[in-house]
Amino acid sequence: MESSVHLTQTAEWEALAAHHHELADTHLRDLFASDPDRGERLVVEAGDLYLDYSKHRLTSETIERLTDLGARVDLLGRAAAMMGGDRINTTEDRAVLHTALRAPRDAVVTLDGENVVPAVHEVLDRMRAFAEAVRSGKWTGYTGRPVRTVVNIGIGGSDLGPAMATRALRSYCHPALDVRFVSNIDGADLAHALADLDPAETLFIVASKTFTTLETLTNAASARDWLVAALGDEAAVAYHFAAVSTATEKVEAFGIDPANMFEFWEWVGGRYSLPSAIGLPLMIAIGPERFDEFLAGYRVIDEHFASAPLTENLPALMGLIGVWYVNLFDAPTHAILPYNEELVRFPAFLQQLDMESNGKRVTREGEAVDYHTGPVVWGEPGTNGQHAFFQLLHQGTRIVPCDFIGTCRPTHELDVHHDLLTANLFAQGEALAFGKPAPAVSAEGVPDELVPHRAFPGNVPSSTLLVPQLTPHVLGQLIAAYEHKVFTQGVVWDINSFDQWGVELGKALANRISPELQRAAEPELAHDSSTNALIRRYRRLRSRHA
Ligand SMILES: O=P(O)(O)OC[C@H]1O[C@H](O)[C@H](O)[C@@H](O)[C@@H]1O
Repeated sequence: MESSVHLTQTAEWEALAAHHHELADTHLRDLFASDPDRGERLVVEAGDLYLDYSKHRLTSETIERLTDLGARVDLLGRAAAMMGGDRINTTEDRAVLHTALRAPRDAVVTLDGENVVPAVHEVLDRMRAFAEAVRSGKWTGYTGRPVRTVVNIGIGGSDLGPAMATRALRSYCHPALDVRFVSNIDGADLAHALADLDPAETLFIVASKTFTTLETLTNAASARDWLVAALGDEAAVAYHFAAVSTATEKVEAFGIDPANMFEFWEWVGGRYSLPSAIGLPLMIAIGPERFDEFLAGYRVIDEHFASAPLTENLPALMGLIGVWYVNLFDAPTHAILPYNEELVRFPAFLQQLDMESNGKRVTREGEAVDYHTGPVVWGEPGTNGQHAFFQLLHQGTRIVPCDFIGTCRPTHELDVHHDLLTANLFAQGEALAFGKPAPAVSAEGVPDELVPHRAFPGNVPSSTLLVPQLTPHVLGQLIAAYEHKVFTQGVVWDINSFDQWGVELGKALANRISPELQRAAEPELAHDSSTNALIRRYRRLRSRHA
């Protein structure tokens, strides 16, 4: 789309808005009644992913309108530009090549005249050797003992991906290796993680793209102090610290042996960095072969997204259907509901992926948008969410589109549990869509005055993503599907999904306030009265002896 053309002024947008006007009040009950086979037709498959989008408030015509819009903004052309190394992150003048991280060894992805794939595989090979050495016990610490615990120190994209995936794949993890994640600058995080550890058997991975992040450097420095104090020698650091970063000099300056540094590149966004060296703790946990399967899973969906027509393109449809709700139904949030306890961190991972990418208010050209962009993403695994916030989904006043994620085979032996879990997943999608109208409630003998309280309006839209089993290969596919969904929405909204300037202001202000908290003197009255009063109160009460 030419930048001078405003999204909401395109003919495709107007057609979509007119179509919404006609369809907005139609109930899913009626959509199913008039189109009984839609549950078999409004589905799309890609690799192992099966997406049922029939429980959305749409028809085949909606899909046509949405994919027309996708064509108008040249979605697949823009995907090709991203995967081909164009500098689509214009505000940082960077290419966006996370898809090259899972490209096969013989692929060619050119950036500034150079093929980046050999460097990707060189790092992967080094990671494999390192992971094998740690897993087999060949890698020994300063006192000659093998590693029993790996502690990843990182935050944001350098934490959420590996932490989510290591948790998701815990049934594939090395039984004798504990892999932990420390992210928060709150000392409680590090202190608790180290409390039961023996420094002689602990390996730290300091993960930071920039190697400037306050939280990570503070945690890494405290971890180093802890180690050196226990082992009595600075030289021990080289045996117990590895780093993952794009900033070689800063890693060396910290004292980590460059031989234990695993590189990635500025063209990998933090929230897209899990398949890079940022995945090292995951590779150590599940082993290099499983990690290869994980990368191969991403690749299946990358290839699908790049080539499938929009009407059969699973991530594109996820993104376009999301646009339908954000912009036409004014839905402010989007719920991620995995019916799989192993995916407990998946909503948090998707929060960064989606909200840091698409929480933007100006177009690529810097003009204010006159439409909503990224929704608030939130969620919890089922069935726990059912007993907490589903009340609002069923009977609240807001429309919350939901993604149900289900697995057909469990990664444990308790099959009975799994059938009950899945029954709940299917039941929730059904209940949300169809509800229970007042006459049906009355017919059950419910007293009249209780009928409004006990009726379910239904018409709450949901996707069901059903996969065979939560394997490394399937997890890679799931993540790639969401990455490309987020990309799709960013293209439609004409925003830069790959910068994150919105996180900078708070960091700068924290740097200013931090020395003020330690000074005994009154805070300079440089802040507003609220911040000044909070600083004063904190300083008065922070003393342990107060
Ligand atoms: O990997 P790092 O450079 O330490 O960055 C860690 C995180 O912090 C930043 O503030 C960004 O908002 C995130 O996108 C990033 O993932």
